[in-house]
Amino acid sequence: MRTHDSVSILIFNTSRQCFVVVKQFRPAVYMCEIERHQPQVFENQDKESFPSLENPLPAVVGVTYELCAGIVDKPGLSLEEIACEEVLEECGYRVSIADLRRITSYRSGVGVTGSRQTLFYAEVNDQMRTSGGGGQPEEGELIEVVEIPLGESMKFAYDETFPKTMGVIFSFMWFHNNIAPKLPKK
Ligand SMILES: Nc1nc(=O)c2ncn([C@@H]3O[C@H](COP(=O)(O)OP(=O)(O)O[C@H]4O[C@H](CO)[C@@H](O)[C@H](O)[C@H]4O)[C@@H](O)[C@H]3O)c2[nH]1
Ligand SMILES: [Mg+2]
Repeated sequence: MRTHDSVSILIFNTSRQCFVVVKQFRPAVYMCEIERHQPQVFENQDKESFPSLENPLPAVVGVTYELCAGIVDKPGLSLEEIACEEVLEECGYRVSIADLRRITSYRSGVGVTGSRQTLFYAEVNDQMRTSGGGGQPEEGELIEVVEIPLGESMKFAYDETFPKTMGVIFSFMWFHNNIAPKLPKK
């Protein structure tokens, strides 16, 4: 399978001392939950047809906590430019390239896609917020912006009842190792 590379951004709001992440419905996650709870749906299915769901699970089982992120699908735009666009579209904060710090990159999937994700860090404050974010509904996006207080963030990271991406867990740990020790004491 060939897919686009992507960027993701760890956003920390200094005014509110919280991380800004997104919640999104992911069809693939939803279908994994269907298979876990209703394995019969996938049995004896004609591979050409989509399994019909007689007792659909609530949509919330397909919603995950994620970093703000976007695919790299605009030739001519740098990773940094795409990252700034995603922060504005999805979370409503206006950041410039100078506000971004590159953390690292990694393979976002090695079994199926092999694509690479580059992770950035952006500090924001309430003055930089220009809208509520939410993504682009006309492109089928339905994004909820969520704030995770710094003091609760490591508990959140390891709490398996909040489904999330590895990027969230890794970047929160990176923050605690690299940024938190230098924060002004409040
Ligand atoms: N968001 C996120 N957080 C992580 O922690 C995280 N960790 C890994 N990933 C992977 O990064 C890739 C890109 O992320 P997005 O799906 O958020 O990309 P977008 O460009 O924002 O949106 C696209 O998908 C939308 C539907 O959701 C459409 O409507 C758009 O047209 C379309 O461009 C995906 O492969 C995802 O697996 C994360 N992605
Ligand atoms: Mg996105």
